[in-house]
Amino acid sequence: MHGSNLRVAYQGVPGAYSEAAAGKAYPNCQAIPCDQFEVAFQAVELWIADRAVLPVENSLGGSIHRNYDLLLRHRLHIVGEVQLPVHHCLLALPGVRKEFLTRVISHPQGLAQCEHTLTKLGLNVAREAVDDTAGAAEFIAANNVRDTAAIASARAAEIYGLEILADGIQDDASNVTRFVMLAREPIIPRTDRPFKTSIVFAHEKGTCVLFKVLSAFAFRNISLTKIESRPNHNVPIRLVDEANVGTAKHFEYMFYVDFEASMAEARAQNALSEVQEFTSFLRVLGSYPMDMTSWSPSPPSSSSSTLSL
Ligand SMILES: O=C(O)C(=O)Cc1ccccc1
Repeated sequence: MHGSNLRVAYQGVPGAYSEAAAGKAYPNCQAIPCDQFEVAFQAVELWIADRAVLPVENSLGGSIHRNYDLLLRHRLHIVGEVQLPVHHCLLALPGVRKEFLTRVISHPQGLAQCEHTLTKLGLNVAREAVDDTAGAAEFIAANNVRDTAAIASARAAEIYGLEILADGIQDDASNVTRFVMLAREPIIPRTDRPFKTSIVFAHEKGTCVLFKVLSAFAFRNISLTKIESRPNHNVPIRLVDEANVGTAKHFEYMFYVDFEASMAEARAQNALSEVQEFTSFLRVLGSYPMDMTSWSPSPPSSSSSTLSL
C-alpha cells in the first residue's frame, strides 16, 4: 500500500477524517478533496483520481448507509480498508465561549458520535448536519459565525484558525471509523497475509434462504465480520403466498457481507459458488488485505481546490 504517486479522492475539505484515512492507506499520496461522494467516485471513473476513500462504518454511529448504496450504484472495486481512531474536538472562533453557542454543526456521524457528551457539557444547542466535519470548521471561519461550533479534528482547527473549546468529545474513547479504498480495477487476491472479501447479494425466493447463504460460510469456518441489509430499490416489496393466511407482503433487501478469507482460497471460491445457488444477484465488491495496523498520523498533501464535477 504505497501511495507516493497516487491521487486519492475523498469527500470533504482538508482536515476531514477521510483525508487522514487516505494518508494512512497511501502515505504521501496526493489527496483530492471533493464536495460529494458521487464526485469522488466519478473522479476515479474519469481517471482524475486513482483511488476513492469512503467511510462505511463507525464503532459508535454504526453503518453509513448511503455509502453502501453508492458501492452498488457504481462499479468500482474495494482494494483496501483502513480503521481510523476518530478523536473529535469542539471548535469555534477564537474568543467564543461555550455558554453563548446556539448551534453545533458537523457530519451526521460526528453529531451522532458526540451526542451524549454534548448534553453532558451542558450545551443547549441545535444540531445541524453538514457534508463533512472539516467543512463545518471552514464554514465557521469563512463566515465569521460566532454562535456556532463545529465538531471536527484538531487538524481542522489548525487549518481554519479555530480554537479548541473541548477535546476528545466522542462518547467513547475507542471511536473507530472503517474506510474502504476503491479503484477502477480489482487487486489480485493473495493468501500470504490476512484478506477480507466484501460481497453484496439479493436472495432467491424460498424459505430459510438467508440461513442457507450464511451457512455456506459457517460450514467452511469462514468468519463473517459484517452483515448489513439495505432496501432493494429494484424490487422494494415481494408478495408471499402463505397457506391459510392469504398473501403477505415482505420487504426485499440487498445484503452486504464481509468475510475473513481471500478469493484466492478454494474455501472462499466454494462458499461463493454455493451462495450463487440461493441468490438472484451476487457481486464481489472486492478482496483486499485486512487492516491489522494501529493509527499512525501522517497527513497527506491535499490539493488547494475542492473538486466538483
Ligand atoms: O466528515 C469527515 O471528516 C469524514 O471524513 C466523515 C466522517 C465523519 C465523522 C467520523 C468519521 C468520518
